[in-house]
Amino acid sequence: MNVTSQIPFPSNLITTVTGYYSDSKLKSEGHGSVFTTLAIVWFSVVLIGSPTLKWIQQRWKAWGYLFGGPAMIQEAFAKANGKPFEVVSQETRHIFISSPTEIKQLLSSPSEDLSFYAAARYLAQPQYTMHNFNWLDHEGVTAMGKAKSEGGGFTKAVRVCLTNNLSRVLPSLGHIVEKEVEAMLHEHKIVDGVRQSPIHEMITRLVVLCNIRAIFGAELATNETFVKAAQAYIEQTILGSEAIRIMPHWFQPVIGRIVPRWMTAQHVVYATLLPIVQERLKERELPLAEQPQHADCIQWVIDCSTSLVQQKGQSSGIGAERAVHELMAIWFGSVHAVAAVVTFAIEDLCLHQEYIAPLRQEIDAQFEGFKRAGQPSGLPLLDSFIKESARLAPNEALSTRRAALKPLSFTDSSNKTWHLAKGDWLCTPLWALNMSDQIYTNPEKFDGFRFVPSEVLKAISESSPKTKPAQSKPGKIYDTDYEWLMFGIGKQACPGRFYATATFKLIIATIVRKYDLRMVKPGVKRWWTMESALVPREVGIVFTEREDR
Ligand code: HEM
Repeated sequence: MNVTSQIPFPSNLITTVTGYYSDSKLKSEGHGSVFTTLAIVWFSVVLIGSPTLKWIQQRWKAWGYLFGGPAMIQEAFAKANGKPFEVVSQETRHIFISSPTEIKQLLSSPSEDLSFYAAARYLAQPQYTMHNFNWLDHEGVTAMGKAKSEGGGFTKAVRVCLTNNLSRVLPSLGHIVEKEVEAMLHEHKIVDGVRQSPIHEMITRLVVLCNIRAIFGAELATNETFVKAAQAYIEQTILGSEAIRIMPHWFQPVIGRIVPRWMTAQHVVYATLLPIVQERLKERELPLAEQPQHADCIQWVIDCSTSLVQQKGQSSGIGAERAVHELMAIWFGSVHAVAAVVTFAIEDLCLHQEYIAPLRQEIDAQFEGFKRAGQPSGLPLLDSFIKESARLAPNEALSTRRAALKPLSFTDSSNKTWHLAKGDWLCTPLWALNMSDQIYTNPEKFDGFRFVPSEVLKAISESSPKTKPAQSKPGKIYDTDYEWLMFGIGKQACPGRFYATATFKLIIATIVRKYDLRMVKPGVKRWWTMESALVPREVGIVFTEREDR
């Protein structure tokens, strides 16, 4: 990593030298330095030959990943013809696999070999950004190699408890969205006589409020100081971890101590959650009948971790600090991907207005029932529309990141052996697979009802822009299989996918039911890329209350 920082050095030097000195003598000295620099570069190229040039090219490409990662992955996927392929970022070597044979090998590798948590830890830098959370590289073992008895119940808290609570919480989330959209629309600026709403900012605020209500409970959802800090904590973590990671490895601990000084939101979130968790832990000492009931992740993280510890025959439950850290990690992963999916889907609704009528028909008939039942599988037309939007514009170009904790060997589908070095990352090329003509008919075309079961499509044939689904196999947005990797696959697949799906639908249906939507500039670019992520650009949308309601 330290060598990459040398790449811009000669050109920086040239700029500094020629730009700084003004009198002719010094200028000629300046030129002397330029010539010396060029001579050194030339000499090293001649002396060491093409390996140096190749190395410079490779490092240049690696830095290109920072703003062009998705395009590099697409290009390499197209050349690889289904075989494993490599894309090097400024930080690590990614090996991409896409065939079921290879993905099965990833799924069957123990976490001591291929670690989801080590990759996630490197990405988020929680020791600096999440109030000194030093999480586990693989279940039961800390990064330092010490055995740990606490923690580990948070996936169950999200996958089982949060999902089971949907029927109770969705009606409240519906009220929050309705009220907040109305309030926000009044605040947005009027430009050329039209009120224009910054859609990503607006959706992010809605997702933050819904998620706080569902994850931390009703009280914190109305605590504006906490709401602001919770959102800022995610944004500061994303920027702070990026600022640390782009530094050379040896410099990361130094910058890791400096950058968090302005990341104050993590301390507000931690300090707010800690006394609540401590109180909940105290309540567990009361007789069962006297213990208050709470339906939020704060409680479920405590309950699920305690039952896990009891199953293992250990006496103590989760500590307050660890519980808060786990809640901060859940919270960190819960907002931005959801906001990106909803933002892109709303934009697609503006761009493909022919879907509005059938979607409204479904929403009018089924939305209230969907909220009461809390079934993420409900509203099948809307499900397909959102899935198609996320297929063409996923929030991430890759999925299933795993860091190799030691050198590993695998065999590809044609029985050839390939290797991972310690520190390499194994991933799947999510976006490239979404665009593959081996999987999708007309993959470039937006087809909002592509994934709808044919019987559902037949029933709405009068208002539908299509009567036959483009895919032979229908599918749900929260599916996990070898071709649809948005939420990962296997035992580490996203436990929040059922909650996330219900929230996408809740926000979009609430908006579409009440407002007509139009994009201010339909041709604008909708995202920029940062490493492997697609980050929504701010796009203006005009909301007009429906007259035909
Ligand atoms: C669009 C929304 C979302 C997307 C695309 C998404 C995607 C993912 C992916 C790809 C993984 C890793 C899977 C793997 O590597 O195999 C993951 C893990 C995870 N996600 Fe999500 N996620 C979303 C929303 C959420 C939400 C709303 C929550 C919480 C409420 C959540 C909580 C988690 C957690 C806790 C993990 C780690 C699982 C573990 O430790 O095994 N996610 N997610």
